[in-house]
Amino acid sequence: MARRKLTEKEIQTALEELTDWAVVDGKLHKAYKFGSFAQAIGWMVSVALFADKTDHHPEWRNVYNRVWVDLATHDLDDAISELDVKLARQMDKLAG
Ligand SMILES: C[C@H](O)[C@H](O)[C@H]1CNC2=NC(N)=NC(=O)C2=N1
Repeated sequence: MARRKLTEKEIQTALEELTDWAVVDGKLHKAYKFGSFAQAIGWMVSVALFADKTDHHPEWRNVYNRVWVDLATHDLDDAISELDVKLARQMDKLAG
């Protein structure tokens, strides 16, 4: 199903339902901190499998036990779509 750019109001509603996410440079952004490097990598692997299954992938940077995430829909010229909100929700679920 073709996705569409979410409205500002839809994004604000999504942010209220998510934990510690914000819009930074037009993308959904969150900074995660895990107990160890191994926990950070384990989480990234679990997210990667979900991302591949749903064909929607994060932009992220890992330094030791921290992972910075930016989510946007490249097919919509990096607008935020429901796919990004869904991935953010799954990332929080997998982070425990
Ligand atoms: C052909 C296209 O690249 C694929 O459908 C997927 C791959 N993963 C993707 N990930 C993200 N974040 N945005 C996309 O538009 C996207 N497209």
